[in-house]
Amino acid sequence: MPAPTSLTASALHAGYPGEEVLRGIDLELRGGEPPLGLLGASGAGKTTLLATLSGEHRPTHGRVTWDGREVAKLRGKERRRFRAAVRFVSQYAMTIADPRETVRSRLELAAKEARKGGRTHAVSPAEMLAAVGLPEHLLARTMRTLSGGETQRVALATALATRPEILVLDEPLTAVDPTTRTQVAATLAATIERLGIGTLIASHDVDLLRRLCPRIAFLGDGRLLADGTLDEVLARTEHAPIRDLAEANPVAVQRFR
Ligand SMILES: Nc1ncnc2c1ncn2[C@@H]1O[C@H](COP(=O)(O)OP(=O)(O)OP(=O)(O)O)[C@@H](O)[C@H]1O
Repeated sequence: MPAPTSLTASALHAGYPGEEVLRGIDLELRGGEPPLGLLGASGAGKTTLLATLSGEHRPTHGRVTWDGREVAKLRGKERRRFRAAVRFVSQYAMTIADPRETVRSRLELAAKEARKGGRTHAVSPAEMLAAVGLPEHLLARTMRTLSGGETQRVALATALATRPEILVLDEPLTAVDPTTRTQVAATLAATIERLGIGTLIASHDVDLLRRLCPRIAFLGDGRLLADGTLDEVLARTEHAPIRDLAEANPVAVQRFR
């Protein structure tokens, strides 16, 4: 069996004109490993990091590599392979979906594109809906008829349908109510583990990250300030951004102590 794919950030800097957001990030995601959670205050740069890892935003210094190849330099067929293998589900993923399209055609199109990118083991649409806790009959519905939480879960199912090697999720279940979120987190975790997908999940939801991610990295001041279990990370109160988060979430933090 080939070694699991890795996606690596090395001394990564990225930002926007006049604003350096990431200032030296080292991180590795590998297929077959448990999901890594990413915590950080609003504006800390979580989305910027996820977009840069996924090749959607260019680093200013340092690099992102996919199995040793620099992502910013991938072209043509290699770039298509990368885009099929490393899937980014943004907070706004489905705002670009055609509202008249059915859920089935959305999932089938994703799987077809993935096959063009060399992913031959796409998963059936019904199976992927089940993985995000949605019933099969939703396949016949058009995107415009879905609730916010259903839309968000279809975005996740669309990424899973391509059976990626690496999944990069930005606030994946914010539009889903807390009870459903807990159930979906469990099925999602099982699917990610079964398919061996290396996953990075950025969220403000401490509870969700605790459920999904045995390891958490904390982004603050442009760097990864701490990494470990949730408890280990939240104990690093010498870092002001971690102290602020722990103080702002006393119930969530306490529940898991
Ligand atoms: N396209 C852009 N142009 C200029 N600045 C941007 C752009 N996108 C993000 N920023 C800025 O970069 C910083 C980091 O933003 P980012 O969205 O990565 O943070 P975040 O941790 O994901 O925040 P949140 O948790 O609120 O989603 C913020 O100060 C933001 O205003």
